[in-house]
Amino acid sequence: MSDTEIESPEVPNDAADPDPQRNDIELSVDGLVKRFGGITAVDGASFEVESGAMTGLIGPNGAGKSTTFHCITGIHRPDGGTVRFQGRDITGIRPYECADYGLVRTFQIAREMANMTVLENLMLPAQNQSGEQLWRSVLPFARQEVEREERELLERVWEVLEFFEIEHIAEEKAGNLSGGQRKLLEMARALMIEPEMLLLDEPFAGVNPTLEHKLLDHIHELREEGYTFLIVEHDMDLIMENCERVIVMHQGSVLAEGAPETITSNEQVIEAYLGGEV
Ligand SMILES: Nc1ncnc2c1ncn2[C@@H]1O[C@H](COP(=O)(O)OP(=O)(O)OP(=O)(O)O)[C@@H](O)[C@H]1O
Repeated sequence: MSDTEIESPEVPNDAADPDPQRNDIELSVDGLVKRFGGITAVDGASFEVESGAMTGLIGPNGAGKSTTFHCITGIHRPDGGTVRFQGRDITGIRPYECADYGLVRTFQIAREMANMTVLENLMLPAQNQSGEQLWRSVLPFARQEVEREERELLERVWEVLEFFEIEHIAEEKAGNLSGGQRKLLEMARALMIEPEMLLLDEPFAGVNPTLEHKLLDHIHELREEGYTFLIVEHDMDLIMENCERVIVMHQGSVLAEGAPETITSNEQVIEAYLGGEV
């Protein structure tokens, strides 16, 4: 992880899990339910993501993968079940609170950000820094603090740019980037808040093979540094080759969970995929 220590976040539900076995579990989803009118998109999904591992979340179209992602990261409020991150109950968290916990998901570069440079896009996640407060820019002692924070922020931006080898496009407008470069920027933006776990929703969609390899190398490198990954991806081969564990969703719940080799030979999984739904 980066040199900067991540501060322990303030948490609304601070009941630390008393079960020591859970220390190895970064994320735990239990009986998750999400309905949209008459549609039950997630129907009692339960799974665990181990700390420091790369876990793939796969399943046929409409299986409930994205909705599960949205429930974990607060985009949707679940109708039932619990989500625990590092032993803390984070069910119903608001999207803007995720970063405080060290949990981050990648977002597509929004249209309004396409006109901003790569550098500006990377500065955004730290927008709520104290430099935003007027009094701090007026009082002399506070101004020094603001300057120090700005310097640290820029250092972090360049660290992230260098890590992803995208320094050369720092001044490029995000809207002019190729599909693969955008994906690199999305991940770089997520790293700006120095998370402990990254949730990636189809990180390789529309990425050419060369950049796909590059992205994968970066993900593996980060994983070796201790980051935890949960990846939703349609490319089953890619997940099977790169993830230690795979969770298969089908019709809103978890059909199978385990090492890639056990998943590929699981008859229920084969049936779900061959059922004409993919
Ligand atoms: N906002 C919504 N309103 C109504 N129905 C929704 C909404 N979001 C998802 N659904 C429905 O919930 C079900 C699960 O959708 P979801 O997008 O989570 O599946 P998915 O596994 O991510 O699918 P895909 O692989 O095609 O992206 C689908 O039937 C979908 O149509």
